[in-house]
Amino acid sequence: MPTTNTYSDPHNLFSVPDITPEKYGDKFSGHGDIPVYLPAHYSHFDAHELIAVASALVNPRGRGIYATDEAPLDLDGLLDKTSHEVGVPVQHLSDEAKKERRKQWRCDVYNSISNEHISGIILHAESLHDFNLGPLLSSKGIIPGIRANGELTPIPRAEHEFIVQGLDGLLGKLQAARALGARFSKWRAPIACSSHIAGYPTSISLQIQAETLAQFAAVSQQAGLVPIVEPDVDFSRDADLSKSVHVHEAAISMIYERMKAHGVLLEGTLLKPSFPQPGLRNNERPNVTAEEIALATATMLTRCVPIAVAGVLFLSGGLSSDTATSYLSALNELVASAPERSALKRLPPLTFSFGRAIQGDALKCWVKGDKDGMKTMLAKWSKISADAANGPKVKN
Ligand SMILES: O=P(O)(O)OC[C@H]1O[C@](O)(COP(=O)(O)O)[C@@H](O)[C@@H]1O
Repeated sequence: MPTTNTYSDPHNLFSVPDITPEKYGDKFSGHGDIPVYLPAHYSHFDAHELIAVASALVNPRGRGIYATDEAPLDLDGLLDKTSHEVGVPVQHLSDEAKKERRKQWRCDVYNSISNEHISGIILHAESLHDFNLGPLLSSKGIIPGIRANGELTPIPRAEHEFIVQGLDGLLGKLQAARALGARFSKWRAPIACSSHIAGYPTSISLQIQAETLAQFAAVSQQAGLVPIVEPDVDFSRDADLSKSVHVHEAAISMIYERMKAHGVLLEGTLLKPSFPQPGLRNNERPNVTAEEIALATATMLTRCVPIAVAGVLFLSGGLSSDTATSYLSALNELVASAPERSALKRLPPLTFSFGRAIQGDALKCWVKGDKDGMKTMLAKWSKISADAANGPKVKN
C-alpha cells in the first residue's frame, strides 16, 4: 500500500474549493486539454490547476505579468527617489505614514490596471496580508501571485554573491498566500556576471542558486502555486555578450537539472530570466543592437529551457522602458520570422514580467498627485509590453 504524508499528497495540504473540475468544466480530465504523463506524486487534480494557471499567465499570446513585489523599504526609497526626480519635496514620514503611502500606491495601481494586457500581478506579502489586495485583483480577472524569496545573505567568503533566504517555513507561508488568493509565486536569484578575468559567477554560487530555486519550485507546487523561477544575471560589470549568454545558459541548465531531480512538474512552471547583454562597463555595450540581444537570447533559450515549460517572462532589470520593450519586441519578431524548421519555432510564449519598465512613468505622475496620468501611463506601458510580446502585427 502506498504511503502518503503531507509531502507526498500535496492536494490534502490545503482546502482548494475553487479548483473543482466542475468549475473548469473538464469532467475531471485532470489537466484540461493539455495531455501529460504525470509523476506518481502528483494527483491529476493538482496538476490540472498548476498547468491551467501557468498557461493562463502567458496566454492568449501577448499578455504578461506586472511585478509589484518590491520590499516595503525599497518601495519607500523608490517613492522618495521619484519625488526627488520630478521636483516634489521629499517628506519625512513616520513608519505608519510610510505604510499608509505604500497602501495608497498599491490600491491606486490595482484599481487602475486592466486585465486586457496583464494576466497576473506579483504582490509583496504586505499587499496580500496587511492590505488584503488579492481579492481585488481576482475580481478583475488578474491572477495574484506572491513574492516567495526572502532576503539576501552573502555566500561565505564571496564578496559579490548571495544566498537567497526563505526556504525555512516556506510551505506554510505559501499555503497562507494561497488562502488569500495567490495562485503563483516567484523567487528571484541574483547571479553575478563579469569578464573572464574576475571570474563571476563562481561555480558554487550557480549550484546554490539552482538548488534553492528547485527546492522553492517543488514546495510552491506542493502548496498549489505555480512557481516562477527567476535567475537574474547581473549586467552592471564588464562581461561581454558572449560571457553573458554563457552564464545564462549554465545557470538555467543547472536550474532545470535540479528541478527534475526534485520532481517538479515542468508544465506547471514558468521561467523569468534576464536578457543576456554586455555589461554596463563593457565596451560592446554602446553599440549592441536589440536584434543582437534577441538572437543571443533566443538561441540561449532553445539550448537550455525544456520544451515542457509553459512560458518565459522577462524581467526588465532596471533597463529603460523603451529598451526592455525593444528587446522583447525584437525577440518575438525574430521568432516569428524564423523558418519553420528552426528550433526558435519550438520556444514557448516569450512575454514580460516587468516591474520598473511598466510603472516608471506612472510613479512620476502619482507622486505629483496626478492619478489620471498614472492610469494612462500604466495602460500605455502595459500595451507596449503586450505588443512586444505579440511579435509583429500581421500585415494585410
Ligand atoms: O527586490 P528585488 O529582489 O531586488 O527585486 C526587484 C524587482 O525585480 C523583479 O524581480 C523584476 O522587476 P524589474 O522588471 O523591475 O526588474 C521584481 O519582481 C522585483 O520587484
